[in-house]
Amino acid sequence: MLQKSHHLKREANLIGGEWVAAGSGKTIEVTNPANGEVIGTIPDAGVEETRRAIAIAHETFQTWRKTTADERARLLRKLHDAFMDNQDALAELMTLEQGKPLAEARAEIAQSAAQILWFSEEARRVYGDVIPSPWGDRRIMVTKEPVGVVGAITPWNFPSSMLSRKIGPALAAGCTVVVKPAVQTPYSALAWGVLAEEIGIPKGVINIVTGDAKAIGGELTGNPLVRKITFTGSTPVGKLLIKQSADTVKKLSMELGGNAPFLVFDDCDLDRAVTGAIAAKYRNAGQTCVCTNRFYVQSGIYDAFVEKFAQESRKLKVGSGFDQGVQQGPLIDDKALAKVEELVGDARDKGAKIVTGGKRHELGGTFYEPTVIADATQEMRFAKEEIFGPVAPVFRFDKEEDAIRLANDTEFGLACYFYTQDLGRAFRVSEGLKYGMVGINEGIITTEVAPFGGVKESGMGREGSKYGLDEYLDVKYVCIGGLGL
Ligand SMILES: NC(=O)c1ccc[n+]([C@@H]2O[C@H](COP(=O)([O-])OP(=O)(O)OC[C@H]3O[C@@H](n4cnc5c(N)ncnc54)[C@H](O)[C@@H]3O)[C@@H](O)[C@H]2O)c1
Ligand SMILES: O=C[C@H](O)CS(=O)(=O)O
Repeated sequence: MLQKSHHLKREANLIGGEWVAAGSGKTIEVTNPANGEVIGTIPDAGVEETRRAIAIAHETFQTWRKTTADERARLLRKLHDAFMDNQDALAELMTLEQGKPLAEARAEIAQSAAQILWFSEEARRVYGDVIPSPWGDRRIMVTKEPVGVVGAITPWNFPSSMLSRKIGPALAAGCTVVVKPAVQTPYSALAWGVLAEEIGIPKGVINIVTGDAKAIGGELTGNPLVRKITFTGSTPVGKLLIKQSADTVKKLSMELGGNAPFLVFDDCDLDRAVTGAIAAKYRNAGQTCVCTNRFYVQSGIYDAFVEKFAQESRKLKVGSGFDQGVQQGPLIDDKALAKVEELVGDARDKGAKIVTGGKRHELGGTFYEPTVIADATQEMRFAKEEIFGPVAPVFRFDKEEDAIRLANDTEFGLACYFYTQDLGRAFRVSEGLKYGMVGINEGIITTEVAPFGGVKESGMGREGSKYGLDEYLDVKYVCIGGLGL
């Protein structure tokens, strides 16, 4: 099964540089979503292992924080190189546990490496200030210092790149980390520990604990030695972690749920809009936080868009992520499949027209046909609920202001997209949309150089870019007197 990645696969937790089992000896099975086969086990760890990891991370922080920015930058650069040297092996491990096509897994490893490279550079640019003092006998300085031990909790849909946006800035800032990956996709995260060891990142800087999410999360959010929680996942869990972190007033970064609108105006380049729609809808089988959840198409181009979008959707090759040319893999599990079927059934019951797809794929398991649904209305559940699957509801609108109002009619505000060739409309609509990220005539906008994050109930803080590092730094004001000036 594993041709290239066996040396990267660890069925243990990494605590203080030691690969260990759960104290109870309990394990959790990990399965391949493409066929349900068990591909291995991981420790079913809990409070005790997490507490030990936090204590070691705190102890390690006392020395790691004193390394120079240059030393940390060089280690991150070596980690970047290790990721790229092992790109195929890491991608194989990811496709095995997550199901995405190998090409998408390779792209995710490249994006993970790009994040690490970015923060290897940002590490050396943590500038402070010297501020003109209002007192003649005193001087004023501002410095930035690492927050300390970071608790990082990540989702299954991008098991490596979501981690890179946390470990990259955390290590660049001089923090240490305790990671809890999703139990569905632990091996991509544990491979970080293997590579960190290989390139010489000191023991205790990166610690990885797998198992009981509530127990591990409860310790990470409740333990006063943890000074920051960075979470990527659903909004309900994010809200819970925010509440649990309140008692010890932790610094928080929350990358939460989305409900992305995709607006198509009459004046758009139709071919470009359909290409963008395919990319923004079906990546990772629609299981991304920035996937389009709602297509709003202006009346004048509605029929042409639906016809071409459905035609292109039918061409997508569905299958195992390891099969040559596959463009859409399985959904992560039966629960995800059931949710998609519920939302499609609800729409059908409320009068929607299934233009293509609308049912399980003939491959069986958790494979689902790429689906385009016309005549969607705001009364249908997927107008408000994150689909997280390869289903594209297409709503109709007439006026520009209606499109903006409908697009904003959600508690989420992560990513949005629209297609127009009118420059004035581009500015009016971009400024009218309440979202953290906007794609204009583009369906894929993620990059390490730009701030990734949302507003409203899609989260707080930003990852990547020059903004991402501040999330791991505390600002310190120093007033110096007694200088005899
Ligand atoms: N904003 C972003 O950048 C981004 C990126 C990827 C996914 N997401 C969102 O994540 C969701 C899908 O991912 P998911 O199903 O893994 O989300 P999830 O919230 O169920 O799980 C995310 C992580 O939280 C852990 N977790 C669950 N309950 C917990 C608890 N009580 N305490 C501590 N940890 C807990 C899980 O084990 C997992 O590691 C979607 O809503 C998607 O939009 C957002
Ligand atoms: O699922 C959310 C990811 O952040 C998607 S992306 O790869 O960053 O665009």
